[in-house]
Amino acid sequence: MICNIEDLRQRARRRLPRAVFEYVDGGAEDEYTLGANRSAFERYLFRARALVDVSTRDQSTTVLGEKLATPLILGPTGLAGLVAPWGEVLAAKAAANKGALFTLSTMSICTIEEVAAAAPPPLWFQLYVWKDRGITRSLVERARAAGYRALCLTVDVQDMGNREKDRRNGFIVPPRVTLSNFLDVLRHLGWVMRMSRSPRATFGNFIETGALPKKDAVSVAGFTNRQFDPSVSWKDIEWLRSIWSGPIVLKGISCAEDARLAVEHGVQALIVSNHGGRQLDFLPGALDVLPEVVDAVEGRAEVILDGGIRRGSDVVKAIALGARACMVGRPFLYGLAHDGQAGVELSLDILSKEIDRTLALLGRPRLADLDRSALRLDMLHSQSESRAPALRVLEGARGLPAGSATGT
Ligand SMILES: Cc1cc2nc3c(=O)[nH]c(=O)nc-3n(C[C@H](O)[C@H](O)[C@H](O)COP(=O)(O)O)c2cc1C
Ligand SMILES: CCCCC(=O)C(=O)O
Repeated sequence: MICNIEDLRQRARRRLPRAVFEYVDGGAEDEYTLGANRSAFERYLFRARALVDVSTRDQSTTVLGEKLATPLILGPTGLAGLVAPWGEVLAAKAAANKGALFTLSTMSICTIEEVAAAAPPPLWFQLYVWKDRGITRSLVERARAAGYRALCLTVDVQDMGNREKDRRNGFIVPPRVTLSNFLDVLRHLGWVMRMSRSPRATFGNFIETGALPKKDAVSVAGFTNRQFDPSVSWKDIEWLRSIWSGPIVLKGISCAEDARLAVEHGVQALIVSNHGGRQLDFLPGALDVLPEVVDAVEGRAEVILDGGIRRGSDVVKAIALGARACMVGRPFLYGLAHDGQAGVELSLDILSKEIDRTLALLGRPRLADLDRSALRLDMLHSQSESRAPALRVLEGARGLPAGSATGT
């Protein structure tokens, strides 16, 4: 039975070849930050009010003026089209059906145009700046022509994170059958059959540019480190402004100084994020950085929380701490692996139902009713005592180390 996002994760684990699952599920180095993204939510407890009329609940909101039925944004995820054929198109359609927002990664399998043709607006386009600024400019122009509403510049991939699982698995694009993954591929013939319906198994946006290697498969880190520009700095925001007239969103802010600089550079929204624990390990959990950023921004830009959302109550906590909405990555990819578009819709339904129930039980029927008084800030749990009892029991029963029940 699928009750929650962790159930979807277990389905994804079974359905995907090991290398694809670990690419999605894993993090950088010791995966401290991956775990901290989860444990940060366990540190915050609620402060509920009783006898409030909660018969009408409303979790709708706006993000950069776009009306959303639920405060959820599907984050940009490179290679989502390896999780299911046409993965990005399916996820974008699911988001539209559920009144959430979809962000297309520069590094997607489906192209900017394919996604825009299949899914109604609003869509955001996530940009990685390539050393070849001609390619970068053409991505931005294509996104504008296709009607994407905002440009989401990711600022935390100066060098690809050290994901040791990908290295051990020999994860390459396009994927290949080798001696070492042969048995695993055999066990996942369903995925192989499904992927035969995929339009391609490489980065769709670069087919015409000549940037993709002609014959060889590439490791994600090898390819991106050759192409992404590590010299990108604040002055490039001005350059982006000159080629993009819509809103600019910065993804990957993790301290007050950068939040202030972002506002000074006229950025309309910023995303507090550590890239889902896939980049710099030993950054704190995203939620733990949120109050500092919200306070620094002082309402001059919208703040979005990204990383570790696995429950609707997580979303409610982030909004109580000042986030406008939350971005999710792995939760919808697990759904995509489980059952394509229907699986993504299921992941969104699970989260929005949990948000709705949490709002009722908290005695705060609308998102606008949430503020820091919805949380027990006087009872912040320390990291060591933060494991929820149910998770400790689960781990104990399975003889697993602490953290494993949440994949941390
Ligand atoms: C498989 C995968 C691919 C990702 N690719 C990108 C990407 O291309 N661009 C980007 O800005 N972030 C990327 N991210 C990070 C997500 O946008 C998001 O920050 C992260 O998944 C949030 O954490 P969560 O998975 O716990 O929700 C990726 C994440 C995953 C899991
Ligand atoms: C596939 C290119 C890199 C995507 C990315 O940013 C990530 O895997 O986190």
